[in-house]
Amino acid sequence: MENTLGLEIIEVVEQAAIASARWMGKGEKNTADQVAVEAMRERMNKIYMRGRIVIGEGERDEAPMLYIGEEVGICTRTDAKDFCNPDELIEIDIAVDPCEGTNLVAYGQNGSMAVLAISEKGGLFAAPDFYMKKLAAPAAARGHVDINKTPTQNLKILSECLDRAVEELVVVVMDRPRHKELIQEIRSAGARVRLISDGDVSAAICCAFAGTNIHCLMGIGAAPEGVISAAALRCLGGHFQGQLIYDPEVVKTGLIGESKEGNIARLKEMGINDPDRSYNAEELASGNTVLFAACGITPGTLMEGVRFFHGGARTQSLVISSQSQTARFVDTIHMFEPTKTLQLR
Ligand SMILES: O=C(COP(=O)(O)O)[C@@H](O)[C@H](O)[C@H](O)[C@H](O)COP(=O)(O)O
Ligand SMILES: [Mn+2]
Ligand SMILES: [Mn+2]
Repeated sequence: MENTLGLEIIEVVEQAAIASARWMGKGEKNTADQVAVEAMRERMNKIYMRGRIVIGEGERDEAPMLYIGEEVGICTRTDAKDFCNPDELIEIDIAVDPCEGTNLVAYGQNGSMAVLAISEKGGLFAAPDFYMKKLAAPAAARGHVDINKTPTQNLKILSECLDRAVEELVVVVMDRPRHKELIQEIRSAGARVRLISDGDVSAAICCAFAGTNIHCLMGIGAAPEGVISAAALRCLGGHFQGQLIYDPEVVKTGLIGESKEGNIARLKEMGINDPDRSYNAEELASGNTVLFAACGITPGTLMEGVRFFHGGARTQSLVISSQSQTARFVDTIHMFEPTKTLQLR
């Protein structure tokens, strides 16, 4: 999968990031999102694959493009037999967030990216459009920290695993009213909190890399983003756990169905009978092969953002593979037209 799709998926996230970056700082989050979706879809449909979106821009009725269940790739076309032998290709499941951090792009803030994860059919948890309580931490803490323990307990475990004082730990938390007590507890335990307005996928992945000065992600964000984060953390050997949050009273912001009871019923219909179950990275991204790709839209801790120059642009992406056990940072110059100069850095 990596050999045939590795370079293709880099181009998919690069194209989405470039399209969205043109709307950076324009205050129009929907446009920044829409153009990323269109670019991602267009590039995906040039790949010789049989792809299916399992995490996308919502249900077909609400989202005209990259909706859950949408088939992508040349080999899903009705005339596919003219181009390839679809029977020879394995079916691929794809989780996408073409513009992760639409507000960040619209307001010219750091940390947005175009992102996707792929696996063979059934290899990614088809998370409902719910919220998710998340815990991400470095590989050294994998299986030691636990989402069912208190933040205080987890910080103590993390400090032992990383051989550093709790005071030397930095925990990323989304700046939301629902996290008031969580933030208080982390601070009381002695750790430091980095509040982010958006973009918890990037924060989760940062936990796996020493040098980011981010050691843990705690709190509630969106469930689809949780699966994408889990795919990356699984490939990196880091710790990730997620627990679906279905109670609007807990979430406090955002849309999450009408009622707790209604949401539990919806989960049952989807075959999720234990709504309180916590999932680890290997359960959320369970496929034999998992590939993850992200490209910075605005600058971030992991990647540079898109930089335009006369006739071109430069992008930085991160591709992570469970197959080759690699995390590749890919730096690309895109030449849209004959350029006067090519910028080395
Ligand atoms: O910040 C985020 C926004 O994602 P997007 O809509 O693709 O730009 C995500 O990283 C968060 O995980 C999540 O979507 C957010 O926590 C849910 O929104 P909110 O109700 O404001 O907390
Ligand atoms: Mn997102
Ligand atoms: Mn998005």
